[in-house]
Amino acid sequence: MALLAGLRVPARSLLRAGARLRDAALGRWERAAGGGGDGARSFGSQRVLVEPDAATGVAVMKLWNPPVNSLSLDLLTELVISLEKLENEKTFRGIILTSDLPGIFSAGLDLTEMCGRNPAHYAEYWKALQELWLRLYQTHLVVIAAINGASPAGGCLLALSCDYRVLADNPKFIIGLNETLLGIVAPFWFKDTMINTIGHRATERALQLGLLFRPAEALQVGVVDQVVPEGQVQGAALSAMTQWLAIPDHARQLTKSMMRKATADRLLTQREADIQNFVSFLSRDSIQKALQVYLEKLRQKKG
Ligand SMILES: CC/C=C\CCC/C=C/C(=O)SCCNC(=O)CCNC(=O)[C@H](O)C(C)(C)COP(=O)(O)OP(=O)(O)OC[C@H]1O[C@@H](n2cnc3c(N)ncnc32)[C@H](O)[C@@H]1OP(=O)(O)O
Repeated sequence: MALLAGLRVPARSLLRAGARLRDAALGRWERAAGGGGDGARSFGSQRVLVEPDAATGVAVMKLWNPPVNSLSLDLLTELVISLEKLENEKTFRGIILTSDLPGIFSAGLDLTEMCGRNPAHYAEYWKALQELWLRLYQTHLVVIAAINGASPAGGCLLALSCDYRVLADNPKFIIGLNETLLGIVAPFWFKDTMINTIGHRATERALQLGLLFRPAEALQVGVVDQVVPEGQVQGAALSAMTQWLAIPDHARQLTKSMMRKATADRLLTQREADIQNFVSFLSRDSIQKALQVYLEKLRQKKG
């Protein structure tokens, strides 16, 4: 089983992880004290900070689930709630989805939710992931991913579910559906989301090999739409948003629905079977063992 070791920065240490947490916590505190946007109040939950700008109708949604923004059950739930809240506000037409953690967009599904738990927990977790994807993929709002860090597996799915992707140019910021590297299989709706973005052949290659693309490759294959220098990601995402918001809402929204409905319906019509499939897959001893080994390797690489 391969680990992502070849793509990592050398000599990462506990100190760096500590610094990341401290900086992230400090930044969060400062924003909470200062408010956001053009005077509109920031809102959010413990793991999702939303900075709405009523003047532009755009809200910046920031993930904050240290250490790596893994998609825990709590984060999934809070994301759905924040998204729903913005959808219900007539003022808002667009969201910039980004991370509040330096160097990480999202590490994907939370492996601790998938290891050593009971079947009822796996079912609840998978349902929450389905819920987030169905909402994000079909939202009438324009969603632009400002990808400011590594984005493997479920992190890549999150980005692929947006309307447009801007990635910061840093070789450590890998993106892709790497499930096969963990000995697991990307579900059909992950695969469909990628096919809809980069086409069948490129997806087949990416999925079978568990490819994690660096920025230039990600741009070339079409996993992202734009690569910009680090520090310019949010600005570039906002510029792109201007173009998307220049289109009349009804025409753009109906077009989005026309393009995405069949893919979403495919999951909707077999949601329960998809949950059962996930639960029985995860309940296999061999899969549990593979995930445990992978998690252990992740934990040990610091030593
Ligand atoms: C029928 C269908 C069946 C199944 C379908 C399932 C589909 C699955 C989709 C997924 O998303 S699975 C998750 C895949 N994710 C990964 O492979 C990413 C793993 N993580 C990394 O590669 C790196 O952590 C990183 C994101 C590149 C960040 O590297 P960095 O060096 O900055 O951090 P570090 O590796 O030291 O990790 C810090 C800390 O976080 C823990 N960690 C990392 N990723 C996860 C995760 N996905 N879930 C839970 N925990 C994670 C890691 O173990 C460290 O923990 P520690 O501090 O306790 O040691």
